[in-house]
Amino acid sequence: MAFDEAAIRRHMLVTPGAMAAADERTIAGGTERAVLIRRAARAITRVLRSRYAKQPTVILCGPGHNGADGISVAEMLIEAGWPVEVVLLDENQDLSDRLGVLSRVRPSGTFSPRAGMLVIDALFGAGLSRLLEGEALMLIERLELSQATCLAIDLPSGLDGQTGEIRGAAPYADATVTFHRLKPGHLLGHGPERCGKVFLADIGIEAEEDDAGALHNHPDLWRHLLRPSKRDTHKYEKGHVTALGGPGLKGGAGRLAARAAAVSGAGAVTYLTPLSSAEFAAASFDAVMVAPFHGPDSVTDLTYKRGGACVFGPGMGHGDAAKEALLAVLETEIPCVLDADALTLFEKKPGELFEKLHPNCVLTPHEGEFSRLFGEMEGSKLERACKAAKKAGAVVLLKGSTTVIAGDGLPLVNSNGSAALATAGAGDVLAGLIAGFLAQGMAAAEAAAAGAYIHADAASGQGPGLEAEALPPLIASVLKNLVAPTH
Ligand SMILES: NC(=O)C1=CN([C@@H]2O[C@H](COP(=O)(O)OP(=O)(O)OC[C@H]3O[C@@H](n4cnc5c(N)ncnc54)[C@H](OP(=O)(O)O)[C@@H]3O)[C@@H](O)[C@H]2O)[C@@H](O)CC1
Ligand SMILES: [K+]
Repeated sequence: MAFDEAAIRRHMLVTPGAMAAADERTIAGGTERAVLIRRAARAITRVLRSRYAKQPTVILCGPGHNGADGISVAEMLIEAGWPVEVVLLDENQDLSDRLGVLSRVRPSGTFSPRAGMLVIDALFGAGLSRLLEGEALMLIERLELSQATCLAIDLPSGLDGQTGEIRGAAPYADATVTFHRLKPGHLLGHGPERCGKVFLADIGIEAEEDDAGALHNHPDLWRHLLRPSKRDTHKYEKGHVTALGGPGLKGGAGRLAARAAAVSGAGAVTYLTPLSSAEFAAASFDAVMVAPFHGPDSVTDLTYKRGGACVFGPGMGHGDAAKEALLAVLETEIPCVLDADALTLFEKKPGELFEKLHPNCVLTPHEGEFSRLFGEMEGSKLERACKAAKKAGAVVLLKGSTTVIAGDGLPLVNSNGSAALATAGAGDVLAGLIAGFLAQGMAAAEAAAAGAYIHADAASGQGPGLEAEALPPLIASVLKNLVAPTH
């Protein structure tokens, strides 16, 4: 079982280069470019008129088709009686057949954005090819620093559509209207903070699977893998999770992971902990079973008997016994999640870990753990996660407000995270949840994708007071809705 094919087409992220190719393919297929530009302009105008009152509006138009969208929007707004002014980056642009727009052109030096003014940013979109400089930089810097309301066409100019990096400057748009599919840059790096609310418009571009540079993580992709079990199933048929916890005072993290595994839909969870902490652990769990950890055999005997999946790392500590147990379990190729201490254990000798990893492993580092394990890497978060997955031979889930999941197939970008998740223990819950999905038979990338989305969805709508302990019941109710028969 894998991601749903139809959902892949709907939720793919298309790089600017692939988008330009898709535009050309559509034009070669018989749709005139002018028609696409008019459809784009209509979509922008629709968003604009539903979102903003009639007000002084300046349209910044660049030399390419992004600028052509802007000019087309200017015509539509002028016809609707809006007080529109146009600033052209290429002042030699021929507007002799568009006299209405020509009469509104103002010199770029007069561009003085301020509160109460609407600015439509149509300087550059998919065709941004270098750092902004000169007049373009001057216009965008003025806009970036102003209180004007900005509506960006396709991308805020200066934001790299592939990486989400800023090439010189970029405005803080209130909203961005993009076409056909989101671009990675809307979700990565500075994208979320610069794009504002993103509207996606269908302008009649045909989707081809090869256009996908990545997937935007969404339940449509993996909801079918969460189907409830048959009625007469039993707990071990629903999957067993082995969670290795740490000694004494560090036990909380492992217990959070075990609890999350228990609400994932897995039938049973065993929490292994050194004998000295076992009684305390047993007193803090009801449904989760507790067993003593006394070295690699205590884990491998259990996984041999129960199968399922393991979660290593949260609160596990850096002891030799835990490390040996981890390496022994990796040998058996049972699906595993490695988080926290299970990653930092190998920061001095990552090769020792990479040698033992296999495609059923999910590594869940945050940025700090990532760079300690993989070293400093160049590139966007998406590119770095992909390189790391290749190096490790496993699925890498690189956490953050935007999370990236990379493995063998198309990488995924998860964008429903919120500040509420920046709290101690939230990562432990995620690791346990993913282990729970692995134990139920999901492949590593699918389990990581479902885990990242459901974990973030559980926290959405929660405020700064969210404690990680509160997440498991919230996860249970997200899951209940996702598997409800109405879907
Ligand atoms: N393709 C289509 O049919 C459709 C496209 N659509 C729309 O068009 C957009 C893509 O259009 P596009 O490919 O023309 O690219 P665009 O973003 O306008 O920029 C290219 C121009 O900018 C220039 N330039 C680049 N960087 C620069 C810099 N830093 N500083 C200064 N100049 C710079 C670059 O110059 P060059 O690199 O060639 O020297 C070139 O002149 C897309 O985002 C969507 O809005 C839709 O209407 C649907 C139909
Ligand atoms: K733009």
